[in-house]
Amino acid sequence: MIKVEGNAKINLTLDILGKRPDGYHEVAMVMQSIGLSDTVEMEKTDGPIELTINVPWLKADEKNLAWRAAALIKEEYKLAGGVRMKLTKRIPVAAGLAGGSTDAAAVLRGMNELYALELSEERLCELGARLGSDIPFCLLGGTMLSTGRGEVLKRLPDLPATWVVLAKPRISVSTAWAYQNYDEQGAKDHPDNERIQQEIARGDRKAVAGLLCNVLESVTIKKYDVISQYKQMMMQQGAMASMMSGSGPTVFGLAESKETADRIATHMREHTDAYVYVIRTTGKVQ
Ligand SMILES: C[C@](O)(CO)[C@H](O)COP(=O)(O)OP(=O)(O)OC[C@H]1O[C@@H](n2ccc(N)nc2=O)[C@H](O)[C@@H]1O
Ligand SMILES: Nc1ncnc2c1ncn2[C@@H]1O[C@H](COP(=O)(O)OP(=O)(O)OP(=O)(O)O)[C@@H](O)[C@H]1O
Repeated sequence: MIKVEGNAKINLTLDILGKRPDGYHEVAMVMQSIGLSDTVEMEKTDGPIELTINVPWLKADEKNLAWRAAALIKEEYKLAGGVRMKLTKRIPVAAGLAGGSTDAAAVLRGMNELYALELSEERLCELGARLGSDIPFCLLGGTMLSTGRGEVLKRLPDLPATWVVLAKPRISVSTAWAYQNYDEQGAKDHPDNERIQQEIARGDRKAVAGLLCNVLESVTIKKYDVISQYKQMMMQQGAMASMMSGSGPTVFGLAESKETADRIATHMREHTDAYVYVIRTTGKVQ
């Protein structure tokens, strides 16, 4: 039996550059791994793929990304055997934190190890990209510039470990819905991805915080004003910056110290019904 962990992500920036012939959007975004993880326990079997999840309402069937990742490897490498997987989810679902992608990435790594396939990171990323745009990033982790439909990655220096408060409102947002609505609405502000890369290279957290920008934020806020309320609350409690991650609805705040992060979290727990987490940014997958 092996145990594989996968970290969630936040977007420090998210820009949309245009629509692609395949219907996806051309993006340019700075992605950051965070220390909030799901765990998959995996065991080789002679039988089919089996999956159990600690979240009863999340279907553990062939549509689940963990299952699909195992099935892809089984099919691609004509494996006779199967795998028994026990998925422990801590990353909230449909939250903008790449939860499903994290699980798929963990299972791809796990299958590679269990079946001694010796697949390179490039190959794993190529397989991962077939299942979802965020999966290659989840395989590699750290701080990266992500372009194409999200699968073209450039490694950036790891952001110095930074305290992050997450507040996930009790709503779910569909990624496809957010992208679709962006087409009608557009965005006033766009991130400066060149400058944020320079500040990341200098390791200047405060300057990085000043450059957070996500073009999907106004789209999701239009439907769910609670996101702008959470942002304001985090800023009032001393966050360096606060923004929505991915297509939302999770709002994160960057804090200069653990004390500030804890203060923001306590305030959010007392004044909202959000799920609140205090974690740190993490480096690349070892
Ligand atoms: C919002 C982000 O999480 C930001 O990191 C990602 O861009 C989304 O990544 P993901 O969840 O892995 O997305 P996928 O599973 O590949 O696509 C879900 C849906 O989002 C839309 N989509 C996604 C990525 C992209 N570059 N353009 C899109 O238009 C498409 O409608 C697609 O059907
Ligand atoms: N292992 C999984 N964990 C969570 N959701 C999954 C999983 N497999 C499939 N799904 C489906 O994917 C949908 C999106 O969930 P997920 O948690 O990946 O969203 P997300 O964090 O917003 O993703 P992203 O940030 O990549 O857009 C869910 O509604 C769920 O039905």
